[in-house]
Amino acid sequence: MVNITLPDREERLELVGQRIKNLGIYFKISDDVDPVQIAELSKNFTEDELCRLVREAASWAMTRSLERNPDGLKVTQADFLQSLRAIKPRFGVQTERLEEMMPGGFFESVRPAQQAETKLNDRDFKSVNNKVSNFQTLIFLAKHWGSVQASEIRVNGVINRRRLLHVDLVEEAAGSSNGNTIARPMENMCNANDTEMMNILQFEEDKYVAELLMNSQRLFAEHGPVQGQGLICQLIEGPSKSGKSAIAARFAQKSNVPFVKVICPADLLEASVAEKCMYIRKLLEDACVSQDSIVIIDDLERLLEYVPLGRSYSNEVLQTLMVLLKKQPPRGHRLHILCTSSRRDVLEDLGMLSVFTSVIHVPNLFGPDQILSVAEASQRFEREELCAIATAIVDKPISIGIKRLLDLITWVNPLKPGRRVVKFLEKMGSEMGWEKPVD
Ligand SMILES: Nc1ncnc2c1ncn2[C@@H]1O[C@H](COP(=O)(O)OP(=O)(O)OP(=O)(O)O)[C@@H](O)[C@H]1O
Repeated sequence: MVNITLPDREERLELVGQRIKNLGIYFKISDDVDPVQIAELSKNFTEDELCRLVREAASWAMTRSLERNPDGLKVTQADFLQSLRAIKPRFGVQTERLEEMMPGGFFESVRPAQQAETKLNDRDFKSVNNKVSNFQTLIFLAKHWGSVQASEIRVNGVINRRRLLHVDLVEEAAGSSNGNTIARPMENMCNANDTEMMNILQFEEDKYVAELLMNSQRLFAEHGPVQGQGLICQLIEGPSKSGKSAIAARFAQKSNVPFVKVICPADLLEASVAEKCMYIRKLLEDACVSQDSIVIIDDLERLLEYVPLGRSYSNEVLQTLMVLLKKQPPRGHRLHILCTSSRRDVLEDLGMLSVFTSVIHVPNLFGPDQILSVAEASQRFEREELCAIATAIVDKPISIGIKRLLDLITWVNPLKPGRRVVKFLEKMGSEMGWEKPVD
């Protein structure tokens, strides 16, 4: 076990204050230097790192002064903030690594939040027109009505002032388009009920991240040896490319926990089994030094070196994980381990499921509304293109991982606007097994 204790806020304040005082012998210290803020922002810095922080602030000041003002060598708060950004504390957050786990960014409104889901009810729509069963698609079309072709879909109705949106959706007979009759009700709908529509559409947080954030407090309260402390170990599982790693990374970003590290099989490609086990052990020991830690173990089955052909795996890594994922951190500390995997069945066969406090399932995106949210959030399509996609996929069976969908969007992006939608729908069609490409 590593024998390191991290200075608490008071100790950091004293240490930084003392070092700034010493620095004052050689440098002018600006009045805006605020040791309290520095101590606040340097959570989980070791003593050595705090000393380095002060030294680096001085060197930032020197660089700045030499460049702009050779006379006034003054260390300012901005220099300290700059060096806080530059130093990567050993027991800190792997900020860049978390960003790398979300190369496509993070779209909060892809999956409806729990609260929004309970508010919404598409029963009424199904009864009005069972061809279109998707509530969000209707709202999307309503929002972008201006660019929907009159000959494709006619939405005719009003949102009532209570929560439900009442829309009659009819397909217009070919060649009988009548701009006025269609446009008026839609104008009413958009203008009169804009706020309400926005209320319905406002998904503040991704459903899974919100659930993780909410549950983490509760789980620590229920499962820790002392209330609010101890270990929780969660599995985020789901089909390949459904967005599991991004959800874990986003949760870690939002949790404000000062220690966040990621164990990823790609970092251990060259390592022997013994080195791998040592690495996992050391990282989890480091996590126990911090009072509050998150460790993400990405692609668990790959870390276990699982090979479907012959169903082989590394027993040493499995045994190491089985022991370490159950090991409580020291008294007063909290450790949250998040594992991601697309092979829950394998973990079950290996008897690993029992180590998890809870399991969170991340499914594929299904339904046109989720496809449209991603397509819209990706900012790769024009408004008209989005409407064309909306009308084309409205009654198609859909199930696709968000990562795969973003890959398709990126793939068609360089094409000319006219070709882009056709190609995108073609790709979606072959991916999803639609009978023939959508026109
Ligand atoms: N709301 C969201 N939820 C999940 N992923 C999102 C979201 N918004 C955008 N993304 C992007 O979708 C992609 C999800 O990929 P990610 O690697 O997390 O999938 P995965 O299920 O872990 O894949 P694999 O099965 O290959 O390990 C990332 O590029 C991420 O930036």
